Order: sequence, then structure tokens, then C-alpha cells
Amino acid sequence: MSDILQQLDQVLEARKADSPDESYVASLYAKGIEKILKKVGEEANETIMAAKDLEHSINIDEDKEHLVYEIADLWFHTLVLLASQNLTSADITTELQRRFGLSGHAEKASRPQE
Ligand SMILES: N=c1c2ncn([C@@H]3O[C@H](COP(=O)(O)OP(=O)(O)OP(=O)(O)O)[C@@H](O)[C@H]3O)c2ncn1[C@@H]1O[C@H](COP(=O)(O)O)[C@@H](O)[C@H]1O
Repeated sequence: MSDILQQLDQVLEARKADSPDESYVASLYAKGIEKILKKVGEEANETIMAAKDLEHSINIDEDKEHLVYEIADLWFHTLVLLASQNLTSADITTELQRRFGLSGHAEKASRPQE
């Protein structure tokens, strides 16, 4: 498991007791779930735009770096979302571990019908 994800989980939990004036994460918690969801949506959109830029890129290294940057923002804000719901990156890695080696088609067939 990635150390940095676990370290971030710990910082994000600790920020629940911190001041919004001193911490960006605490300011997101203070603004509430709607603000956190808005940030996740924005970062997802920015990821899509960066990926499209890379598709038509004339500067591949720079645009790859930009995509990595945007996905880091997206991962970070999804970690904040998880922490706000008292979940952690470990809940996600456990789920990915459960799916590991299972074909996507088989996994989808095993999902409860919506
Ligand atoms: N990894 C990150 C991280 N990635 C992105 N960001 C912030 O996410 C924001 C995204 O930028 P935007 O321009 O979309 O957002 P914004 O304009 O600041 O906010 P709004 O206008 O939407 O309110 C920026 O403020 C970034 O600094 C992060 N902020 C914090 N962390 C980690 O979280 C830890 C705790 O942060 P604090 O709570 O601020 O101490 C830090 O030590 C880092 O390890």
C-alpha cells in the first residue's frame, strides 16, 4: 500500500480538529459536503480536459505532467471526501484488492442489479 495515501489519511483525519483559517482541508470540512463534492466535480472536469489536451498534444511531456497534476488534485479531493465520511484510502484499496484478478465483465455481472 502507498505510504503517502496512509499519511494523507492521517493528516485529513487530524484536520477535523483544526482551524479553517490555517488549513485548506479544514476549510473544506467547514464549508460542508456540497463544497467537497463541487471540488471533486471540478477536479474530474479538469482531469478530462487535461486528458483531451494530451490526446492532441504537440508537447507530450508537458501535457503528461499536466494530466498527472490534475489527477493528483482529483485523488486528493476524493480522499477529503472519504475522510469527511469517516472512510479512508484503505477502504478503496481493500475494494480494489477484492476485485483484483476478476475480469471487469465478471465483476459487473456479480454487482447487485440496480
Ligand atoms: N495534497 C494536497 C493538495 N492538493 C491540492 N490541494 C489544494 O487544493 C486546491 C485546489 O485548487 P483550486 O484552485 O481548485 O481551489 P481553490 O481556488 O484554492 O479553492 P476554491 O476557490 O474552490 O474554494 C488548492 O488550494 C491546492 O493547494 C491540496 N491541499 C493539501 N494537500 C495535502 O493536505 C495536507 C493538509 O493541507 P492543509 O489542510 O491546507 O494544511 C497538505 O500538507 C498536503 O499534504
